[in-house]
Amino acid sequence: MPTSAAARLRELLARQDDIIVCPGVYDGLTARIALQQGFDCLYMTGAGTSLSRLGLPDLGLTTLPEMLANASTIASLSPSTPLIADADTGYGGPLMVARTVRACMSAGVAGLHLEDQVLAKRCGHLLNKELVPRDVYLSRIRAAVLARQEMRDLTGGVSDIVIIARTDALQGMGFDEAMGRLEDAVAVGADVVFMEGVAGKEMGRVVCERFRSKGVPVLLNMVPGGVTAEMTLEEAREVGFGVVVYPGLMLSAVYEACERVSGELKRTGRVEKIKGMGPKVLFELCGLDECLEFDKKAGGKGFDGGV
Ligand SMILES: C[C@](O)(C(=O)O)[C@H](CC(=O)O)C(=O)O
Repeated sequence: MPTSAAARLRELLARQDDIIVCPGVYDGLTARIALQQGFDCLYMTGAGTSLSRLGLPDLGLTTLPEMLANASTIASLSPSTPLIADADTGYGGPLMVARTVRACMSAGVAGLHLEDQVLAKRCGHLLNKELVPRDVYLSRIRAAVLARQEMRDLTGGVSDIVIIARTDALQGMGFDEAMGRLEDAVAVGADVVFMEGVAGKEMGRVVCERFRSKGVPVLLNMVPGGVTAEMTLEEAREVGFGVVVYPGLMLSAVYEACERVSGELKRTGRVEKIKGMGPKVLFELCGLDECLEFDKKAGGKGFDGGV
């Protein structure tokens, strides 16, 4: 039987000696660019979704329909490549979290993370985050686990998703509360833990040792310029992290490049050619040849003369 993306993600997570590297993507084009590079797994950033789809900051403004549309577009491009999606707070109470999980599973998302901020959340690297009580957080994780079980039962085990418990408690409540929340989340069925803003390698080591001994992989959120201590991939692997996501990777590159070329056009009235690129290069990156082949196979004649 072909492996689903979630099953593939579980396989990757089971490799104790390796780390899964996930570039943060936020739309079809950035996903295609990462896929072309041959990454094993992609990460859909919520901040990037908010910035690119809404043009607004990561302040709890994106809702399920927007996040889901983005995740399902990205997941559809390479169904065998796992996509981990940011699912923020799950967007409501237990019923809403369950709806989020079912929708992500149906869209082919391989893993998602749920956090313990209030619904009016903010990026984990901003100050003064407000958190829900631990029991409310656990009801979110429990709802996710129950919804997954329902979907597994309905599909004879075909449908699956990796549930990643994120806590933002470190910043305002301290390390022990953050650890307690993650331990409880695992006790109710979370598969992977994610402590936002790990302050350094030593802290990372304590988290990884505690969870890896229970067979639970730990995710590292690498946000240069944010509150997480910067670590190279080698260091993250050595500390014991099982997954590392780079949410801002494409965003910063795109911002830098777009600011440069638009500034150049505004100032000088012209733009140096970038890589001598015409539109066809981008269409090819995004499956032009496959589209033409498919159309022909189906009996279409529209592209017989070429494009
Ligand atoms: C991981 C994250 O939730 C995201 O939206 O990608 C953000 C990252 C960011 O804002 O760069 C977060 O850490 O809260």
